[in-house]
Amino acid sequence: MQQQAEGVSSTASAQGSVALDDESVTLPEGGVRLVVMGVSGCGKSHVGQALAACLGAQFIDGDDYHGEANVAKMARGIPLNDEDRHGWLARLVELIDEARREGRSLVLACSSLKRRYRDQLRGGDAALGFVFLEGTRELLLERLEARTDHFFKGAAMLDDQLATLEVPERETERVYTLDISATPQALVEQVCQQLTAQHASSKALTPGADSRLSAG
Ligand SMILES: Nc1ncnc2c1ncn2[C@@H]1O[C@H](COP(=O)(O)OP(=O)(O)O)[C@@H](O)[C@H]1O
Ligand SMILES: O=C(O)[C@H](O)[C@@H](O)[C@H](O)[C@H](O)COP(=O)(O)O
Repeated sequence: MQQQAEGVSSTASAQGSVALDDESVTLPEGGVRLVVMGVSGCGKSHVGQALAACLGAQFIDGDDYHGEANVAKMARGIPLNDEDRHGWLARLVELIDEARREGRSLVLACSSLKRRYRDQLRGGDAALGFVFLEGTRELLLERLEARTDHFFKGAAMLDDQLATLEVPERETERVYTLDISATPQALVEQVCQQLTAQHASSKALTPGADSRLSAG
């Protein structure tokens, strides 16, 4: 199966093995479930889609599962609170759980700003991995301003998300931290290389095995 996404091309076989340039990515038998997380504008949708294509995984954009009230609130420039996010996250947990039970690989784009939100998502798969896209406020704002077709608006909302963000803990959370100044292709390649290395050493995304990946 030939796949092409957002400037990243890959070839996936029925076994879930994909060729990325010269290398191949082999996933564990039951697939992998990954959440691409971070504040608005960090590249969750763009990088997440490309990563899913590379892995031969399903891609879900968490934004598509907000109820009308949440979307309307954000469009008015009002940040969501814990209560607003709870029902939304509960629906995403169901989708993760479904993929885990069916042994499907899944890449989910979801801000996952607080530790408690990530813990809630792990209810769908205890082995859930996180790809944290980290960048400066300046670069985030630049990318948000260039994006016109989206309900999320304004520097104030970005600042609220930056203030809300609880950076994932290297010691206790399965997290890859990536610098968003790299190209989407480089970011996807870094995750694929790490997955392959982890799989090869049979330690797939174990807690405390965080890899801080350089922006290549
Ligand atoms: N690594 C990157 N390099 C350059 N542009 C990027 C990168 N990641 C995302 N973008 C662009 O930045 C904007 C925000 O990305 P998006 O995926 O919508 O972020 P999010 O889903 O986290 O809000 C989009 O226009 C996207 O094409
Ligand atoms: O938790 C939240 O407050 C929202 O879900 C938020 O995280 C998300 O960022 C918006 O839905 C905007 O969408 P983008 O993050 O895709 O810009």
